[in-house]
Order: sequence, then structure tokens, then C-alpha cells
Amino acid sequence: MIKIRNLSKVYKTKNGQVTGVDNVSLTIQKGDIFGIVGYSGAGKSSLLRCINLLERPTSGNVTVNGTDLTSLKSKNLRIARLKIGMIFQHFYLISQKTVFENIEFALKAAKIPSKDMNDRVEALLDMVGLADKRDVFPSQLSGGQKQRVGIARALANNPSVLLCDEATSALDPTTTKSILNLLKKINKELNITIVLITHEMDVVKEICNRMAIMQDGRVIEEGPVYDIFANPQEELTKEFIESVVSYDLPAAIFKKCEGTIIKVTFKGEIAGEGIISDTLQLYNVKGNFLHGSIDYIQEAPLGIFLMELKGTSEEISKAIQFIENRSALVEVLRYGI
Ligand SMILES: Nc1ncnc2c1ncn2[C@@H]1O[C@H](COP(=O)(O)OP(=O)(O)OP(=O)(O)O)[C@@H](O)[C@H]1O
Repeated sequence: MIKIRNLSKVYKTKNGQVTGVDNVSLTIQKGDIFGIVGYSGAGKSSLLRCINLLERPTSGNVTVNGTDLTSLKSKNLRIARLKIGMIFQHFYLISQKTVFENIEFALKAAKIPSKDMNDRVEALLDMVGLADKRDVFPSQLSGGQKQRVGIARALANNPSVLLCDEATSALDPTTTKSILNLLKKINKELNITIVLITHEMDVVKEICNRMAIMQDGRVIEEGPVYDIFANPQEELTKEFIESVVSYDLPAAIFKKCEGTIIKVTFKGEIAGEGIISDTLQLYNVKGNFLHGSIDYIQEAPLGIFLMELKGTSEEISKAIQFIENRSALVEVLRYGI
């Protein structure tokens, strides 16, 4: 488990102080795939690098598996860091070394006996699906393959935590998907907690179970990915969600409708139930679907529909109440005109 408490990182620059992280507290549970999202400059990298103390926090502390890293002196910190793997957007492989040697290099740092070296490297290459590339140099690999070497290297010392710094931002969508699948497999099979930072909400939607949104160095919203997608609180969170799940209604349609326009969010299994048809049968309202879809987040359905309701305001209120009583969220976007 990773506990971040009241962490701040202030940089001293020629032009004065810059706050990278501003009093952040977060708890990341063992087995989580935790996504940290934010625009450029929000403080994601600073926070991630404070987790393994690549950056030393200005104040606050970071506890990983019960050890407060901020209290460790250099030798013990080096040892603790071996259990925190990290991968990067630009891979940082050693270009003069082969794939095998890149991974071997990380194993040597952990003083793995040389008789075990070959088996260990080959097991790691199998894990990331690169057994046939052991003797080639990084320049002969695609971006996705380079990242696989980065992942194998990060796993060399059997870490309990893997930090991913924009690990898929340099990759095309298909390669991104395959790397995300590999991260999922590592999380499940090796029980490694993953913390990733990204500006791509797609990545979070695809693999994370929990997430935090950062703005100006602070965490402005945090929780299970499904709940945040179903009911975002902050404007910035809504903006990020709309980048992957859009429910915008063209202004012309909005203008043409005279009835009350509602947005209905169905969570989980009720997404497939006939709540709307029941509503229209029970109440004297006419319903007209304007837009809608069912998305799958963490393999659970999340249905969002925009509807126009026509009828007396009393019947419409009753109909909305009925939908809410069936555990759906209803937001009135505009009352009837
Ligand atoms: N080494 C540094 N020296 C001075 N200021 C820094 C340093 N690193 C980051 N900052 C500043 O801290 C703030 C947060 O930067 P950070 O890189 O953590 O954000 P980010 O969300 O990761 O953005 P990006 O995705 O562009 O990397 C920014 O204002 C940045 O300019």
C-alpha cells in the first residue's frame, strides 16, 4: 500500500519558487491500478517522482508497504527503491546494450547471482512477449517493443509497485492497447500495484480501478473510476470524461425540443432494464430519445441517455422521481418551454 500524506514539492528557480505539488494526500491500495490524470503542468510527474523519491518532497511523506521512504538514508533508500519499478514515455534504454544486456544491467544492481542471470532474464522476456528479441539492440525495436523491454527491466527486481510515467504517450493506439493489456496482466499475475500518470482519459478508462484528477498541483477529485465516470463532481473532471464519452447534444436539436430535457445515468446491471419503458407506461408523459449509449468501464455497464419528456410538469416530476427511485441518476438539463 502507498500512503502519501500532505505532500508538497516546491521548486526553486531563478525566477522564484514554483509549486509542483501542493499538499496532496492519497492512499493507493495493494493491487490497485491507480491513474493520475491532469493537463500539462498539473503536477503529475512531480507527484509520481516523489513516490520513489526521484524528487525529494519539500514537505509531507510517502509510505510504501509500511516504510516511510522520506525517513530513509541513502543506502536504505536505494534498497527500498529496488522494490519500486518505473517505466517512462521515452523508455531510456541503453542503446549500446542488447535487450538481454539492458535487463541484465538492472538485475546486477540487485546483485542477482550470475548463475541465475540467464534464467531470470529469459523469464522476464517471456513475460513481456519478447523472447525472440533477446540479442537485438534497441534501435532495431518498435516503440511498443522498446516499452516491453522497459517493463521487463522495471520488473527485474520483483517490485511490489510499478510507476508508469506517460508510458503509452509515444505509442500509436493499437500498440497502446497491447501495452495496457500487458500492464493489466502484470497487475493480476504478479500482484503488482501500478500507479500511472497520463493526460489520456482513454488509458484510465481502459485499465484503472481508481483515479485522481490533478490541477495546479492539487488533487481535486479522487475515487473509483466507475463512480467518477458515472457522477463527476468537478468541471475539469467532466471535461476529461467528455474527451472519451461525449453526450453533447447539437445546439440545433436542443433548440428544436420544447419538452423537458433530462440526462439519465444508469449504473451497472440496471443499464439493461426497462426503466424508461416502465416510466412511459405508468405516467402520462411522452418520451423521445435524443442521444445515448452504454459504455463499459471496468467491464461494468454505464448507460447515459438524453431524453425529451413532454407532459404536465406534475407528471414529468413524478416520472423523474420514479426513474430516480429505480437507482438511476437524473439531471434536468432544461425544463420544458
Ligand atoms: N525541475 C523543475 N524545476 C522547476 N519547476 C519544475 C520542475 N519540474 C516541474 N516544475 C514545475 O512544476 C509544475 C508541475 O510540473 P509537472 O511536470 O509535475 O506537471 P505534469 O502534470 O507532469 O506536466 P507534464 O505532463 O507536462 O509533464 C509546473 O509548473 C512545472 O513547470
